[in-house]
Amino acid sequence: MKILQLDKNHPLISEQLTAKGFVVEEDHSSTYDEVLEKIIDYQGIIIRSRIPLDKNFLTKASHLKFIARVGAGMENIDIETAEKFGIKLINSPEGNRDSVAEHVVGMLLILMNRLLIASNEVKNGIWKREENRGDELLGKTFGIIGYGNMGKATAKRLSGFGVKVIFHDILPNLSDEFATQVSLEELQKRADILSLHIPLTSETHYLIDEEFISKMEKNFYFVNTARGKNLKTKALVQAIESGKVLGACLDVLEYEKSSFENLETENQDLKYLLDSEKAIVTPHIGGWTHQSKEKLAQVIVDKILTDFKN
Ligand SMILES: O=C(O)[C@H](O)COP(=O)(O)O
Repeated sequence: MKILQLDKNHPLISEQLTAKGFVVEEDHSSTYDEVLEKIIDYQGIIIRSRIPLDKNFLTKASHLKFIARVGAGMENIDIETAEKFGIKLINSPEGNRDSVAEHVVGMLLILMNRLLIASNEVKNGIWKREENRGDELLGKTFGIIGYGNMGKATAKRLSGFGVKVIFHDILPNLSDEFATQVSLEELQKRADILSLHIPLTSETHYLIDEEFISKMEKNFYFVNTARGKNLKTKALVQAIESGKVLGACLDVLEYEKSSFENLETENQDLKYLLDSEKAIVTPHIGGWTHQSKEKLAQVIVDKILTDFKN
């Protein structure tokens, strides 16, 4: 079986698959059209998110046996069309869930204890203590939306902080020793911290908007390590300005791929967040540790080998 790998991943993918008799070819630079021209030669694709596998692409690649997404998010794949053609879809959230969970805890501790601000002040010769009093996680209610791999890994880490973890998920009966499942209304009533762990779909696009935020009963901290478009950025900016959102930890942005040039004139909301002391922003590195690179690769190889023999 010939497999085309479209993004650079850990070398163990091609090493292990080659050892099992697969032919793995690397192509990390061809454009969408160039890949389409040669896709007929391959039976499988391994991808991160460089090229969108949309309806047009999949219609011309309907012979594929599988698409393996090294990572969690599948919004770059037209799932309905792939399923219609019987193309097996594989992803690997088990590989970067630990990294995402640690990122959530890390960002929250930094934000709530003003660690970055205080550190930068000290480095600039400023010694302020009263202004840099922190806010403890202990005793807070942490509300998760989406209790899959990332949500669960985050709940597990937080249970050691004396935090009450509740979550909402569209699937029923998911409560475990780390967290209790509640309705969305109850989560909006009780949460001191809101963290997103959902995929980006037409249902979750702009899930967090003005209306959602208005239903949150308490002032709250907001964490997004899911997808930028799960949040309407303008609504977050308004909520930070009004004091409803106490602070935001953002590893993903609605405008991620857009240029940071002309920020002043073209993207006031993003500029506001980048300038605000109440927002911590990282460049989509939640699932991006040295360890997760290897784990993502191993998970994907194991899943491919479970379903496909050469
Ligand atoms: O979905 C994921 O696993 C992460 O968000 C990483 O996505 P990326 O492969 O597009 O960097």
